[in-house]
Amino acid sequence: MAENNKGNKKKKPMIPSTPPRPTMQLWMLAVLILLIFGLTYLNKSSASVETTQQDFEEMLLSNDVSKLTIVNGNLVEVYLKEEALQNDKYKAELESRGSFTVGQGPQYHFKIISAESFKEDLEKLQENIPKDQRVGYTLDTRTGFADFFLQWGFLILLLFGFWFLMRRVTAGGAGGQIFNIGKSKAALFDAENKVKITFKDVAGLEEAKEEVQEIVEFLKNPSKFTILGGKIPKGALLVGPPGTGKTLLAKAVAGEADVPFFSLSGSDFVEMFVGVGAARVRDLFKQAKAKAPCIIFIDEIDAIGRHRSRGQIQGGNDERENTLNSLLVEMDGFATDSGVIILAATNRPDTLDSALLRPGRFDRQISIDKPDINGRTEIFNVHLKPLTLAPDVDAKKLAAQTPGFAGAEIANVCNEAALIAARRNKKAVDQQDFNDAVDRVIGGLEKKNKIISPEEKKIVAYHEAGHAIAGWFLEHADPLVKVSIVPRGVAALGYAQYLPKEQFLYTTEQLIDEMCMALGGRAAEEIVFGKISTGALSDLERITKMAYSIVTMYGMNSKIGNVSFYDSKQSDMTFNKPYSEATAETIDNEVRNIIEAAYQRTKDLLMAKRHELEIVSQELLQKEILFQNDLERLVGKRPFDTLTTYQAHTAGTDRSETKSDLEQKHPLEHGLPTHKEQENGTPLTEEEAAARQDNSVNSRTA
Ligand SMILES: Nc1ncnc2c1ncn2[C@@H]1O[C@H](COP(=O)(O)OP(=O)(O)OP(=O)(O)O)[C@@H](O)[C@H]1O
Ligand SMILES: [Zn+2]
Repeated sequence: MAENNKGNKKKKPMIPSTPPRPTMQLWMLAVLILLIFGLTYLNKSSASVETTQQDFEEMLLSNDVSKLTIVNGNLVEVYLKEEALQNDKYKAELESRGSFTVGQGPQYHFKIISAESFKEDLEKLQENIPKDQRVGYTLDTRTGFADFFLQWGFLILLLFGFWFLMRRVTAGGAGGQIFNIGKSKAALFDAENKVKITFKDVAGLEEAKEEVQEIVEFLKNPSKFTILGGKIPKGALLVGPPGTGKTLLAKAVAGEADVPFFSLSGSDFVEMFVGVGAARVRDLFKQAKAKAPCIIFIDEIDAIGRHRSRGQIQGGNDERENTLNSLLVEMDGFATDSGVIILAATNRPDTLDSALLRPGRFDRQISIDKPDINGRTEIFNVHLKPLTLAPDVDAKKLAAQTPGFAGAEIANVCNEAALIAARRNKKAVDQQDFNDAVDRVIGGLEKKNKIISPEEKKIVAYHEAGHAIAGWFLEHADPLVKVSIVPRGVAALGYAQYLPKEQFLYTTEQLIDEMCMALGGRAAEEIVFGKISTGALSDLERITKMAYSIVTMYGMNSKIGNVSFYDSKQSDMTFNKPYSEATAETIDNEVRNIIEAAYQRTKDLLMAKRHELEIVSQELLQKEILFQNDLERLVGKRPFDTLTTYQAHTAGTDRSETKSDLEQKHPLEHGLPTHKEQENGTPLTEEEAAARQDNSVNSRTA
């Protein structure tokens, strides 16, 4: 689906400054003109009639010749006197040959072997004529077409070769034009080609719509905002998995505000030639400023926005970095009141260079998630509208049939169903057509390993409910925000989101409670299904780190004592251990003991709350997302609740233990800014915090 989309996006109309590939015709024309010139030149030199040296001598002796030109030392051109031209002897011959009637040009020419010998002959012939009456000659060097070609042809061929090469290299681009290589490839929707999409066409995504509403207001009336000194963001980042409507929402903003919309993909900037990306960025902003107020939409900004390499030996991709730098410069360079708003989309915000996310650039992140069952119903309603439907088709039912589908996939289902119905010669699209369409789309997704089976969904539901219940009944665990089994991204099948307390010191009890909460998923799986799955990978990774920190960093273990092996100057503790083999063994044992004890405690708790676990899991299977108040309704108020307004963090279920999963963090982990650790009141730099987070118990994401 996402792929289909991209295909469509390429077909957008091009900006007028990049006309559709006239280069080929231009070159053909140039060659033709060259040929014509060459031929006329050839023609001109042979416009006179060829004669012999004997005939010439006769002409000379009859006193009919007025002057001579020796061309390139091998050809003599003969000019006759006016009165001689009236002579029938010449007139008839010249006219029959279609040569000049009278006048300027030479009438005859003949070849000679060398200019020197001809000059001698000429002198001899005119020996008896007085010097002032003799026929003179001028010397001339001329290039004929053949010479011309020999001299220049090679160069022309070379040019052609180069041109073809360039076409190859830039093929796939906007016709691969040499001259437009530095021009932006943005598709433009303006006056003649307006964006007609409005918020009506974007189903669900209410929060996101609310967030962009401000941008719409601003674009509609920029001065209203700037007069009051209000600060309008220059850019917003739309973050979410493919096909969830990021492009659609950006277009809707343009449609609502009725402003021009420049659309392009991050990869459009990148070309193998140095400086091209930067030139394209500048060109894009120049065009945008001319059309302000307007929106620039950059899809897949990660293509240019990845972290710049920091003094690495290889230096990374310089061209991409140049492009990114010029984007940063352009974004800094225009004032907020210039009326250009940049929206960008990505599904990997974690890979973006932090410079892009600084204030004054993409300082807003709008997260666009896969829809839950209600969202899917709304999206179905949008895409069912243009179809002729049989009465048995129901958007709600369809939404229930399509867990994990993004908007693009739903659009695809509706389209497929219509095609299937047409093939079956039906008057209306009915439920059976939709069933088959859903199967077909799932088939496509299954190939991409993107769809979960009902059994898996059940496991995920119990796993997440386990996290939720454990957290609910553990005193020191963070309060729950929501728990979801709507898959996010590639790796996470579900997640639970919590409000972490704003605190910098943790007691052992708190750490143990957090570990139990993280183990709630696996414990629930074991209790309910009698077996465990690989879905707890990131949970286990997290608690293992926590347990090691308890023992080796915070001196919280009685066997090891008040010792910390943590070295603030060394982020990787696995090498050069400052302890003996015996201590290493004790550490390993203690870590295992801590985890086992926590696991047993969690299992006991969930066993005691088996009924609550069941209710929450069932509700989760039906509704896919449950919020704090849903849990209150289902299992009663949380015994030790304190109201907190801190930022959320998450615990999730992993799909399986594949390599990519191991490498991939939980989606929310990069979606949300992470809680930073603070020591002695000195704030950590971003890098420090990131490095610390890996080893710290205070890591706030699960
Ligand atoms: N919320 C929605 N409401 C209605 N239609 C939607 C919604 N989300 C997606 N769609 C449908 O899916 C299509 C593709 O969505 P869009 O291109 O905006 O996704 P995207 O998030 O930009 O994906 P990508 O990351 O692949 O670019 C839309 O043209 C629309 O038909
Ligand atoms: Zn989990």
